Amino acid sequence: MAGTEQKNESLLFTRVNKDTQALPISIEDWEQKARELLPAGPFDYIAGGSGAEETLVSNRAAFGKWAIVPRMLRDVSKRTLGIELFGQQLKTPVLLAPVGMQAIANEEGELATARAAAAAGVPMVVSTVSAHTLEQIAETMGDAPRWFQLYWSNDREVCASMVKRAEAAGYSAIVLTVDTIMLGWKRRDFRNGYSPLREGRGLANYVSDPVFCSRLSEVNTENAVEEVLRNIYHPTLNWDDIDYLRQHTKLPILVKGILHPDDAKLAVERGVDGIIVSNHGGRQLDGAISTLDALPAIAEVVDRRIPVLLDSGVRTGADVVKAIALGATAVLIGRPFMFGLAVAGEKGVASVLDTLINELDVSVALSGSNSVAELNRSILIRL
Ligand SMILES: Cc1cc2nc3c(=O)[nH]c(=O)nc-3n(C[C@H](O)[C@H](O)[C@H](O)COP(=O)(O)O)c2cc1C
Ligand SMILES: O=C(O)C(=O)c1ccccc1
Repeated sequence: MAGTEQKNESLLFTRVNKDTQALPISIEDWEQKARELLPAGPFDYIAGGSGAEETLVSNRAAFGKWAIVPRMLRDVSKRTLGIELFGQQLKTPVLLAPVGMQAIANEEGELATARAAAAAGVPMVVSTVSAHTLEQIAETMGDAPRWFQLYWSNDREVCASMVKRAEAAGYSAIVLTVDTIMLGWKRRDFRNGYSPLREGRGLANYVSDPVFCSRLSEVNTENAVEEVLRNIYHPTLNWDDIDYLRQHTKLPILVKGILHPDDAKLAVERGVDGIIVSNHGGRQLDGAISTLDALPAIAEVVDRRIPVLLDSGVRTGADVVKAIALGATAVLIGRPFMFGLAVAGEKGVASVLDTLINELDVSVALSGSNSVAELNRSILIRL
């Protein structure tokens, strides 16, 4: 999309003629289709939030509290959606959020997602609790951009080992998720009696790790699950752990799960390279602020010293425009691509991405901009 004349898919109705015809168009449609196809356990695990799901709902509602006030007569014929992030040129400001245990949506899991991401040039953030190893996923992606998401562990040497493996496999950033020191309170999962982690769906990176395996008396699923559960529960996590991580990698480190501007300030002071404003898609602390509401104050204290990314509730091109206009460098999507994966595997993820990116292109143009870098507060009004 770099600075070239754009075709306009909505004008040409190319979409109607493509073989995507039978596929859903809106994320709501993808979700509905996924609900029809998946058993209740996996569907609710993916779609659900924690507690009374107030944060899940407010993530979406927050986008409705801002309106775009578009500019006209600006010649938007030569557009680019490209951005630069940690020295890498990206085609669009969209990434795939780390989502664990993707085999609960589709047997191919992360491998199907990885192929779609690589084909679209969209970076995939690979979860610690993947159903395939980070090396297998990397191999699937060739030279395409990928980051590794780390769940801190009670066992620091396991973390260091996984980070080293990620570096060796060509991952170009480490995302440390800091809002999951214990798992959120998920009523739907209690009702369904469903825990993919307990089913052993997220073990691949652990059972392939020499340090992790050295901690087990015998490497089998039961022992591994117990040890992972022991590892993931780590309420001691604190800022000194960031220093430890810094000593073990030269890659850019992002912290995912920041909502308070004071934490954003601390992150910058600690030498963190990027922040992801996230409430885990409303899956961790219910009652937490929506991410779009949290963004402006965080963008203000960070003051462009490091990139600020955002996830949780991004569904449309206009949502991306709003997040970027309020100070985000890029956004990540979680459930949308998981619904795509559940409904149509690699093709589904590809279609969700294609739709979002094309809709973003139209939204940027109709807002009166030639690039995402031009988007700013002057085109937004708080309702
Ligand atoms: C099924 C599922 C599994 C997830 N697993 C992880 C994970 O392993 N690591 C992580 O940092 N975040 C995880 N997340 C959170 C996402 O990275 C992201 O923050 C969230 O999905 C964004 O909100 P959205 O789904 O509204 O786009 C998961 C989310 C879902 C829906
Ligand atoms: O489901 C999640 O949101 C998630 O992040 C997670 C965390 C630990 C284990 C499995 C999934």
